[in-house]
Amino acid sequence: MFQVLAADSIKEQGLQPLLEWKQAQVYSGGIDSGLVSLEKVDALLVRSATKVTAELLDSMPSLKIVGRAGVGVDNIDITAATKRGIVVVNAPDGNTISTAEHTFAMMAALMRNIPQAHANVKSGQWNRNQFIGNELYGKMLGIVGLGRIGSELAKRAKAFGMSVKVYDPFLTTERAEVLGVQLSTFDNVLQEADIISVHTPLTKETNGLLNERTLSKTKKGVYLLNCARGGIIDEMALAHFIEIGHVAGAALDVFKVEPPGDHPLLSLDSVIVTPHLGASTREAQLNVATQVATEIRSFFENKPVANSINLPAMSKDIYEKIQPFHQLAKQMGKIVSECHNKGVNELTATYSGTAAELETSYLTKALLAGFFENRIEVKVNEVNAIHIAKERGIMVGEKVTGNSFGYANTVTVTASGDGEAFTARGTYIDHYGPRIVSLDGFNIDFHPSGNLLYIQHMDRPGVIGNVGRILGDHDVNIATMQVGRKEAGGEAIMVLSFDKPLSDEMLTKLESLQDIVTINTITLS
Ligand SMILES: NC(=O)C1=CN([C@@H]2O[C@H](COP(=O)(O)OP(=O)(O)OC[C@H]3O[C@@H](n4cnc5c(N)ncnc54)[C@H](O)[C@@H]3O)[C@@H](O)[C@H]2O)C=CC1
Ligand SMILES: O=C(O)C(=O)COP(=O)(O)O
Repeated sequence: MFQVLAADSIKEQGLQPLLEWKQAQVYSGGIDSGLVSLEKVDALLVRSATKVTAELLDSMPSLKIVGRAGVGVDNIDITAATKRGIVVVNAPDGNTISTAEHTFAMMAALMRNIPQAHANVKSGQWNRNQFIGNELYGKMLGIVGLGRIGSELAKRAKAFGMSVKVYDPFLTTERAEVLGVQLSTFDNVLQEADIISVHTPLTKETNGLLNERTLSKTKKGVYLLNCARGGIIDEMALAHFIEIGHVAGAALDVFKVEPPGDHPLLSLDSVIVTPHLGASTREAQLNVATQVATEIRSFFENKPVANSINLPAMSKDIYEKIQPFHQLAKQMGKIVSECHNKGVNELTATYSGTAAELETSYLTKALLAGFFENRIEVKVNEVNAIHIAKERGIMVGEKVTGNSFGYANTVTVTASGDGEAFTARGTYIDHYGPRIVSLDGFNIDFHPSGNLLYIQHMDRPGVIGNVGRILGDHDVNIATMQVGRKEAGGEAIMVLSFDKPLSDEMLTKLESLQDIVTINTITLS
């Protein structure tokens, strides 16, 4: 049973995909609620309030996935999650409309002094002359970051007769044309816009994007909006520019630290604020909760997740094509690790035929996960595989070849280190399944599953018989047996499979047989 902790008041109705699933136990409550031991939590759902730090992740050793019921993942330490092999998913479009509408409402309220006038009337006054506003019509809106929310805001602004200028270094001119906005430089937006609204994520580049220097380039009397993330507009610089009368006013839904406490911006009459309400509508909360709950269930059911931050996104179609190779690559990683039970500093995966047409980087990560499974304590998966390989000084290479060795596809893995190398090759045959077709240069053909024994021996009469006899004497049933050799009388290998693992005693007996060189056990699922 998977233990799911839904923190930050995530809308329960949206958690239906998990609540109705018999394999999940869902707890709705904060991290410190004590509803469930953090050590046991498999999936954590958060909004922006819970800070998913490296320390919190350390206290949750069973955690496999973090779901952000919203867009911004700046409250989650993605690097720390990735290192620990924890998948992070978000709900990128469930709150777009709500946030764009909120931004628009804030813009209209800012231009017409609605919050200030409201407070005035509620306090028993009627000062109509104090609240002369400005029309939106005919004004130029500068949008910084034209993603999902920025685009929806642009549409609404145009409907109100505003012109829109955009700065977004990642937006193509074609896309700007489709959206009917003018793509421009940052400086140009600063110089020409009457109102500037930021809609970027908070990153190294956007932190303090609007600061003393850049604000000084704006028009006198400009209005600023931040319904994205606190910090994109430097708060102290903004307060200063308002105090000197350069910036006419600002509407803020977000702050660098939330709640902001006793903040200088809060004492300024021309600053209107909301407590991070952009996504707080019934509709958005239902959307984002349903999206992440569905993703988490898919993840536990081994189905593709669509919106992972630290895994490649995959459609259902692609996932179905890649799945058999994913399993094969993982098994091959394990086989190579066990057969070549030595130090390795380079791993190369070579793909051919239909395997080469797939997202091979994903297969290589699966292969690494299999390779590391019995080598290190840390749980390795597709999320942290490359990181772990780097940390352990293993160079990972990936190649594609036109030579399929007569098969429709092949996955070849070579592990090398200390002057020695070991190569395994596998293939996936439609309607038949995975096969390992070569080990250490020996042609062989076996199905990679169950309890396997890899025996290197000399090709001498009686060796195979001796192995069979010892197993038979101990009532051990051999399920399958494959042999391979390069030349008569030289080195040879055997791969045997059993219904259950062999005891240590059995292995010692087999190892002591004449002409046996090495024996390795491999357990595959
Ligand atoms: N107030 C609230 O409740 C909410 C706030 N947000 C915030 O809004 C942000 C935007 O959300 P979406 O539009 O859904 O994201 P998005 O990813 O669709 O759009 C972000 C845009 O910013 C652009 N961008 C990135 N770096 C930039 C830079 N240095 N300069 C200019 N543009 C840059 C990107 O190219 C992209 O087009 C989120 O990251 C989140 O922090 C999102 C939802 C609710
Ligand atoms: O989705 C986002 O990025 C948001 O900022 C919404 O935050 P919230 O889920 O309302 O705490």
